[in-house]
Amino acid sequence: MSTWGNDLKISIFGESHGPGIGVVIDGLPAGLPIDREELAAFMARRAPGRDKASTPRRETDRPELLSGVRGDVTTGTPLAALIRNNDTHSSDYGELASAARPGHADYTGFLRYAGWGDVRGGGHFSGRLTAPLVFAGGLAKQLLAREGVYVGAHIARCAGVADAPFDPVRLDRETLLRPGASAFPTLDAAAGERMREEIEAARMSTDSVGGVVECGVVGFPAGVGSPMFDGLENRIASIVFGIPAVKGLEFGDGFAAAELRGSEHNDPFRLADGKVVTETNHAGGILGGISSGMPILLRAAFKPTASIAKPQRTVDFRENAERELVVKGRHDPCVVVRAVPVVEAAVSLALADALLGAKGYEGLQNRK
Ligand SMILES: Cc1cc2nc3c(=O)[nH]c(=O)nc-3n(C[C@H](O)[C@H](O)[C@H](O)COP(=O)(O)O)c2cc1C
Ligand SMILES: C=C(O[C@@H]1CC(C(=O)O)=C[C@@H](OP(=O)(O)O)[C@H]1O)C(=O)O
Repeated sequence: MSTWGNDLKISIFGESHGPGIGVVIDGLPAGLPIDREELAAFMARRAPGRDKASTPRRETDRPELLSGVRGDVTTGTPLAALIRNNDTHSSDYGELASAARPGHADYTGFLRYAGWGDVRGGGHFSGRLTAPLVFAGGLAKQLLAREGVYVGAHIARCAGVADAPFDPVRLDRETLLRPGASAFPTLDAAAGERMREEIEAARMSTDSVGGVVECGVVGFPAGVGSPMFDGLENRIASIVFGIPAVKGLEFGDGFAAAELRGSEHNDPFRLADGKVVTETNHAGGILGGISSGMPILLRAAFKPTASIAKPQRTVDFRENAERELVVKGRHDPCVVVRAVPVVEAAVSLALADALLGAKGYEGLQNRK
């Protein structure tokens, strides 16, 4: 389903080639000032058509706020935002009506919606639906910043090139937010340049590449979350896996933790100015589904873009016949560049949701 959240709920609607897409957000506190300029700048980081490493489809991605705000302040009642689609080339998808693009959701979407779905541009499965997600996440980001919580991300890996990682213990707000201020969000500009070259090489050979987005959070209070099925990891995972093309997610050391001994992986506790901290942060700031007060760190793996212009074998699922397919449309040779603010948005929503529902010691103390 396209509805998510406990204390902060979002419901995303629309199709990539329909009249518009949007989101209804319920549970925002009343009286939250909205910085529209900051929100527009955040949405521009994701918008298509701004860079050679992304799809040339050009959309303004300007949200029309239909409810839930008076001036620039939230009313606390449901906030609805509509983003119109302007630059659709639906003829690109004419012959795709029943020839499944390998790697995309055409075939499974056909089965799920009994052939009634709008397949143009991927319909409701399109990466375009991350525009309203980023709008909602931008509001969550502003809510978190008022509580001293900051969320930032960068491209950790792309096409075999690695960026410098976030420091899991000494991560500060400036380092966290720096990649987001550049058109190609890496910590190491030289690594970013090499990634760009690899993306361009893939594009020139009618192919695509994937990569990994690392996301960090500083200032999140200790003691927020729950055990078992409603932990911070669960909540973050449920929304991050809602981002199209995400195939993997790890927290802290993640899969690498499996190769370590307990003595290497445990994070020793100590006191710093009377506050409980850990010397290392292999846990990625979460223990038992509950925040430890250390930076929260996670990495999301994105697959290479499915829609490539090479001839591919497929099946026409209405005709039940094998055929060859050359995919048209204006596609991202690598979705990871535009997915960086999307991951920040998803994580911000998960943490705002958890903070609004916080019941525990520090979590409750920190609530205004
Ligand atoms: C920001 C963003 C942009 C995307 N752009 C494209 C694209 O141009 N072409 C494409 O085939 N897939 C693109 N995708 C991925 C598809 O939407 C996704 O692979 C598809 O819906 C199937 O879903 P799944 O990969 O999660 O199984 C994009 C994803 C994101 C997050
Ligand atoms: C429009 C956006 O991205 C689109 C995501 C997408 C897909 O299959 O996910 C396919 C492309 O759609 P089209 O073929 O209509 O150009 C991208 O342009 C956007 O992110 O705003």
